[in-house]
Amino acid sequence: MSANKDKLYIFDTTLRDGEQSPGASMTKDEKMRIGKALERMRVDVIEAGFPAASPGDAESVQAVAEIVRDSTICGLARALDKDIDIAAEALKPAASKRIHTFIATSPIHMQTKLRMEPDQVVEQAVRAVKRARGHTDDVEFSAEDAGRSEFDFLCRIVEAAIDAGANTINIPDTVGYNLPSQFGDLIRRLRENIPNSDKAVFSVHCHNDLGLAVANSLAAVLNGARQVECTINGLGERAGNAALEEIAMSVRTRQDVFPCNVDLETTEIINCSRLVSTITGFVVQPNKAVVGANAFAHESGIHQDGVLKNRETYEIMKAEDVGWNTNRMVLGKHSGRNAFKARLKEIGIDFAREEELNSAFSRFKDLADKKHEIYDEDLQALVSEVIHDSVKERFKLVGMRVCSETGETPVAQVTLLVDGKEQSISAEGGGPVDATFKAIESLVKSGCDLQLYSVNNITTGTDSQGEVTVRLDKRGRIVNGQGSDTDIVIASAKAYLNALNKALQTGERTHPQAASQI
Ligand SMILES: CC(=O)SCCNC(=O)CCNC(=O)[C@H](O)C(C)(C)COP(=O)(O)OP(=O)(O)OC[C@H]1O[C@@H](n2cnc3c(N)ncnc32)[C@H](O)[C@@H]1OP(=O)(O)O
Ligand SMILES: CC(C)C(=O)C(=O)O
Ligand SMILES: [Mg+2]
Repeated sequence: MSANKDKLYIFDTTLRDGEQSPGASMTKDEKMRIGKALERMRVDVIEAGFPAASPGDAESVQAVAEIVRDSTICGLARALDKDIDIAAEALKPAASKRIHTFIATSPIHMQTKLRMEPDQVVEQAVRAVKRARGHTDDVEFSAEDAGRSEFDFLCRIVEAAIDAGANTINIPDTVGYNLPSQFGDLIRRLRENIPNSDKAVFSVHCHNDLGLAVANSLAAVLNGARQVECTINGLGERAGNAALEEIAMSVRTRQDVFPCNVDLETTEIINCSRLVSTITGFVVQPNKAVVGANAFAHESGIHQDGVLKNRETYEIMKAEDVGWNTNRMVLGKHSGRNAFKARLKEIGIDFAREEELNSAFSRFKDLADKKHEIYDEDLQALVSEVIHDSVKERFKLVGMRVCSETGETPVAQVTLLVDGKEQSISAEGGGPVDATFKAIESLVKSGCDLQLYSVNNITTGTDSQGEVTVRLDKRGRIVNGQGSDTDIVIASAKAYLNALNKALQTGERTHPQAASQI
């Protein structure tokens, strides 16, 4: 971090607020694994739980406090002596511990939830902070629902909490109600109006009910907040909290704007994200910033061409900086020739002749119309086809129609170009592939014996290509043919014809009867 920049403290609450997300509760072991991952990322503070919530939660906080040595471990507590004492007990093994106590300050929360007068709320906050200071020097006070609290009352309670010994003041937008300019202003005005504001670090804790958690947090940072409370993948109560990875990478990437920086090992972000997603079962959406599978993937030809020439044309961060192996060029129907050629080169395929590349590229586009993503294995199959095509093709598939119905004998109608002339025929068979081969054979009359037929999925998924291998024996001469297609019956026909084209190469003659028919 540059010497003239402030430090922005990262307070991760995945194990506490994140766990409050319905369906995301974690076992002690899981919390310990996430705690260690956060420590590896060098998160400043890990809020490990709410020890008074249950004996199990207290045990988890204690376990995390025992094994994490390099981050401060924090426990949440209501502004109640018993919650604070339970939190202090759970935090005992921590190398560095913080008690985080809170009470709501908005009119609606005070009147209808706490059923307390504002004076009583201030008194209870002060008592709680003092109680917490009896256990540790590191005390955080949160004014719950600060985003909907009256400004003057907020100033009053924060000033009192700082006087009582709180060294971090957290301003939560508990219900995600604020807008960025408004929330940034709130932080600036609090810091300007509270006489002892310089005695505490101002923190923010934003929820994502309107999708503004990160924007509000960053606006607060631009207005003097120096701690952000956030969670991995934005996990948290209702629509979640501000996503740690988005906060960290925004600040890192826009150092031209932020007067502070995070001190994180950002290359651990992906590991943490995957771990939290696996443990909670909350899948990360592919288009999620920073950690989504598509965050560093390019499919469209113009973007791929730009990135190949200069990565920064379409990337503002490096995939490697957040823990991806690399950025990703996805070959699909929007890809262009440059990306196609570059990928082939990477997998060791370099066409000597421009026509071969053109032929492979047009096959690639045809395939991409049928299949979402083209993998390296698809490219290999496609290239084999181009190479097979350089074998003189006497027999070429023009079209086919196969009818396969329960209780009926399958029928295949095949149209071939045989030595340049179009021929069609139908045949029945034991199955659609058998019917297809019989139809082809009754046109070509090769006299070959089918020795082997095998189908492989080139990639996974029901839209993946099937690659078929056919082995034919032409009077002792063995030839193999391959064909691939998203339709395995078509792939089978292609493979059979490819083998026939090899078996009946120049010098070879078709059966005299067949020749007369052709
Ligand atoms: C915005 C946030 O994320 S806040 C944190 C939310 N996290 C949790 O709630 C953790 C899980 N919670 C629990 O396990 C339980 O709610 C407990 C153990 C904390 C409390 O359980 P109970 O004692 O059964 O109380 P219950 O949950 O029904 O009601 C909460 C009580 O705490 C009071 N309370 C709420 N916040 C505070 C606070 N910050 N300080 C003091 N009292 C508070 C409420 O007014 C209510 O009091 P009442 O019983 O006199 O009406
Ligand atoms: C306990 C506080 C910090 C909280 O989670 C909130 O207000 O959202
Ligand atoms: Mg919260």
